[in-house]
Amino acid sequence: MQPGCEPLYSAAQVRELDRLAIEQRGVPGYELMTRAGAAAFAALRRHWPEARRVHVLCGAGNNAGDGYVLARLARAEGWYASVGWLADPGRLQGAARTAWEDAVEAGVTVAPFDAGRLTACEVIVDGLLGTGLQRGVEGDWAAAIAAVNASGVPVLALDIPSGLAADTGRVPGTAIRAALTVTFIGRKLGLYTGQAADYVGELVFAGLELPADLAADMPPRAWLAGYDCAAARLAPRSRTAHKGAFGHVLIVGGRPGMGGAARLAGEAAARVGAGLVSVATDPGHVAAVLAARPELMAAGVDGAPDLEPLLERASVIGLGPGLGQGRWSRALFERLLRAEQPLVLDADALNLLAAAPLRRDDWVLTPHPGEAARLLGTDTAAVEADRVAAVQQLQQRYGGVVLLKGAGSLVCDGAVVWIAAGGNPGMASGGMGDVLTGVIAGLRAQGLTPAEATVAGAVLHAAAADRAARDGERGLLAGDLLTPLRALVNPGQDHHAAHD
Ligand SMILES: NC(=O)C1=CN([C@@H]2O[C@H](COP(=O)(O)OP(=O)(O)OC[C@H]3O[C@@H](n4cnc5c(N)ncnc54)[C@H](O)[C@@H]3O)[C@@H](O)[C@H]2O)[C@@H](O)CC1
Ligand SMILES: [K+]
Repeated sequence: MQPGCEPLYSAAQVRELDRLAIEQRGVPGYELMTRAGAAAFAALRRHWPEARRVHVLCGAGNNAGDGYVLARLARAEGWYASVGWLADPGRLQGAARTAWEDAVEAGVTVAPFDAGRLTACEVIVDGLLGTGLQRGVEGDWAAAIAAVNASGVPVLALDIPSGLAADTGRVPGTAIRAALTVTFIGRKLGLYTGQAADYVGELVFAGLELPADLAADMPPRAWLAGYDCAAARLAPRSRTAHKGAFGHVLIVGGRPGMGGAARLAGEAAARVGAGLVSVATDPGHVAAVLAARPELMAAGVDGAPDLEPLLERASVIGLGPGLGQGRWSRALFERLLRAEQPLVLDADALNLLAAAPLRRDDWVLTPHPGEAARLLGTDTAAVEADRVAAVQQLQQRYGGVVLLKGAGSLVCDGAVVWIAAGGNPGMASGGMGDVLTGVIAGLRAQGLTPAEATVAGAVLHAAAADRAARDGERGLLAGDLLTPLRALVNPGQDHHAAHD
């Protein structure tokens, strides 16, 4: 178990959990489906307390079964409940067939899909496709989904928005854009990464009262790391602590004109609690770095030999912010690859690494999808098509801990994959990666392992961005994260932190 983390499963694993519940624990399939429909209906009422008219779209599998149950329960409460189907319910089998028969008997109107009916209800329920998605949605189904998305009526998705791939978060064709998704039995990995954030809306998990040990022998595909997971690594400090106990981060980067990147990384390392922070950068930036942040030490370096005195004092190196790829950059990069200290590599350090691949076990690599593609010798689309596979391949090839950035940032240490919760599109702006490098290096300097520092760093970075975005996502600056970061790395002393 990973403290403070939630397990995430593949579609095949959740199918196996269904099977175990039915065959080993004796919960009949129709009972599970009834619990799923009931949990979704309860979530619907909480989310839309005024609603009394619901239209349920049903497909050909058990996801449709959940939909027929929900329609029946709504009808039993005196709601107007109708079903529009894309697959003839006469062909349904097993529990889903029973669910349809019971819905009809209860007085639910069941008819072929008609886009004209969509706007006659207050909430649309999506029971078209669940974990059984086999290919990109097209044809009549794609047209129906487009009509739903264009209707302006809010959608509750059963288990997963139809068309979203449960293992990757990819949308191979088209998909439902839900306001609320209620997912059953196990959290599907694809709800948290890839394109999921554009489709899932608010996410509610319904365990369907299955025993907690059902998944005991099933290692999850990944772990969702939230703020509690980071906070668990941030123990209160000893009252007698001194700055020597919290490490000395050396940030190396900032070719001419890019000094801000190195400064942001340095400042972030200091803000998360590193004892000392030095910045090695182009000599032209030293005065500006010192003037902006007098707590930082700054050294102008003309070449690799100038790094030697700095390396004698550093305990962790963050390499890459604003580094560039020219002669100066390459000389520093090549010297630091041989450094004894643990490394955090970002930006151009990763591009230089892609040109001359190498493995180290104690480093952290933090590529965005473009850098990841260069490191793997592929293209960005291939990385994004299966982000979990990509982060695992990167780790296998380069060693250490790899963080693949993007909505639903992924971390892999070779054994385990984590997804960092939180974050927002305001983070798509210059300097955000530099801050992340500094955060991870600052946490490493305080004794967190590479995996701990990277998972906690990604979570804290996203949480800080979410706080800063309360004033608006557009126009969010990387420097805006620094103040919230300080609050977030002091969990016991910041009573708001745990509730964000
Ligand atoms: N007893 C159980 O197994 C339970 C299952 N549950 C529900 O069952 C779902 C999984 O059910 P199924 O495995 O039947 O799968 P689905 O309900 O996702 O649908 C599978 C059907 O859709 C068709 N299909 C796949 N891709 C398509 C596409 N692109 N366009 C058109 N048709 C397509 C398949 O041929 C198949 O007929 C879960 O997501 C969940 O909602 C829940 O009711 C909980 C209990
Ligand atoms: K669905």
